[in-house]
Amino acid sequence: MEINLAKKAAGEKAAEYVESGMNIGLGTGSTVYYTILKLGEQVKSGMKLKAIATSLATEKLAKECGIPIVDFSATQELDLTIDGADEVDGKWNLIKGGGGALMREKIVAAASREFIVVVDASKKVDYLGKFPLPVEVIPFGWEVTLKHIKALCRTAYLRTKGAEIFVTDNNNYIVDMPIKSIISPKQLELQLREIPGVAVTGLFIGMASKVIVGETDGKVVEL
Ligand SMILES: O=C(CO)[C@H](O)[C@H](O)COP(=O)(O)O
Repeated sequence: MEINLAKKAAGEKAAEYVESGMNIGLGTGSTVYYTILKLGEQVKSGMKLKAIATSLATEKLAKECGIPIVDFSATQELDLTIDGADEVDGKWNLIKGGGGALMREKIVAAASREFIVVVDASKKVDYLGKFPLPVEVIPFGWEVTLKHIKALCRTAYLRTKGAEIFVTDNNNYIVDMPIKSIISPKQLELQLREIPGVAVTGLFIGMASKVIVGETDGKVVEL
């Protein structure tokens, strides 16, 4: 599929920024998947890396690729994190969490000196919000947390997987907010953070240091 060509182009380009000896963060999703495969090849060729994974799925994939996985007891500062996004606006603000890994993704990105975002061109938007904004909430009292979130977005809903509630790697739940157009991401972030029970939002504001966009013809544009 052409979209996979775009994801592969962006994901592999980002691997070029990784140097031997680095401590890196590895994101989650189908675009950074290609970064991880490429880094696996580089490790097999002798590159020395230590990586912190943003999800159990990424940890499994990285280990299969031979990339050494550590946790924050080994290092609290990362040289670089590479991760995907569900939307990127013109100021490089992001919506993340489509795959449900937003909490660990935010912790890892915030611990990194550089944060490279890899996306296909369909993720670029003028205003964030077409993609429903994921908000991780703790299970206790999720009904009342959802009620508070609905005051900001009446169509917000609890994420499910089949007939079950979707559970994150942190044993939390996710509320998705189909807002359509987020005029002030910062203000929304502050409003959501004030709600008891909200663990983290999928708004990543002012965190990206580079955005690599893959096109369906396999070319990349670096922003
Ligand atoms: O935030 C994420 C997971 O929580 C992903 O980075 C985001 O969903 C993008 O994924 P993909 O590269 O598969 O489109």
